[in-house]
Amino acid sequence: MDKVVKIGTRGSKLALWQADYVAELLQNEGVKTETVIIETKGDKILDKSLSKIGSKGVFTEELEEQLRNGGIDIAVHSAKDMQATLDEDFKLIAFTEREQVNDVVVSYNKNLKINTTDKVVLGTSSVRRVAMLKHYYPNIEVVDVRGNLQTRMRKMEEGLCDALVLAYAGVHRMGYAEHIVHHFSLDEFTPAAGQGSVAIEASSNIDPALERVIRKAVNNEDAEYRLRAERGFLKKLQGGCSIPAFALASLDGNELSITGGLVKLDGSHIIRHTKSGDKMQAKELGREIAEMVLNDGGDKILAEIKSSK
Ligand SMILES: NCc1[nH]cc(CCC(=O)O)c1CC(=O)O
Repeated sequence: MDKVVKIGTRGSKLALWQADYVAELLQNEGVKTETVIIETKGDKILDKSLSKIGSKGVFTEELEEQLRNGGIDIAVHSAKDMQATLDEDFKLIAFTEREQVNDVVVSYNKNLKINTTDKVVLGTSSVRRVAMLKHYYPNIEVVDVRGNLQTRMRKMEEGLCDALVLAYAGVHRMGYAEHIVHHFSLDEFTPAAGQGSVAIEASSNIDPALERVIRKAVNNEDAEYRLRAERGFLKKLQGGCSIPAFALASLDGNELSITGGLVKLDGSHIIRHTKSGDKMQAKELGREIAEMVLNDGGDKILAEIKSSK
């Protein structure tokens, strides 16, 4: 194919890593690429918490504008930053192979211990992580730390907190894995839907031949089934990264198992359900898990969050 595929990405180091990764996968299949860096609201507004800026499209709107007007052919995103419901003009056409999905604690203090007794100040800006910490580790104090990974590491170094809770994926990609002092277990700290995977967004009327080429080069089928399930869950909850929801699907042959839930902002209650079925029903399984969570008190948790904004 002679076409040069224009890849749109945010400008943070993690976003550029992801765009380079996708460019490499495409180049391995003989596709020429060009990277276009686009700044988003989420990158510009650093003094407000994400839940206050709004859940929809904080990191995606400007990229979609360029998809719409042809400035780029595809947009590369952290899958977990993608809102659950896309405008009908756009679709996700591929997901990369997934990195380890768990959350970790990173600190410059090698001796830092995460347990249910020691007083530690942890930095995060994720409502899911704050609520999870309150639930499982009431001894831990949480402070809000925003910004890209490099900024957060600097704030920690300046003493704002003892350690940070981050996705292993980003920590590993940015070369900070040596500072990991704790891995949260997936049974307790279920990650956010999509954590660890990179999603490719395109215009709904992308040339089908181009879509096939991109899928062949980039898409990981296992990741796709898992992500479809997790995003089905999130869509039913009508949530983005501003609600304390979590979901993780796994695959064993054709059997897909998904765990999803919600945790109350103050940590006082956590709802979690698991269901398995055929991977062809991924999205429906995600939706069913969401229904189970809503019926089990999740609806109240969400209503409470809405009324507190
Ligand atoms: N919301 C920010 C964000 N989006 C994706 C990642 C990490 C990489 C990933 O999970 O794919 C991070 C940082 C973090 O949560 O620690």
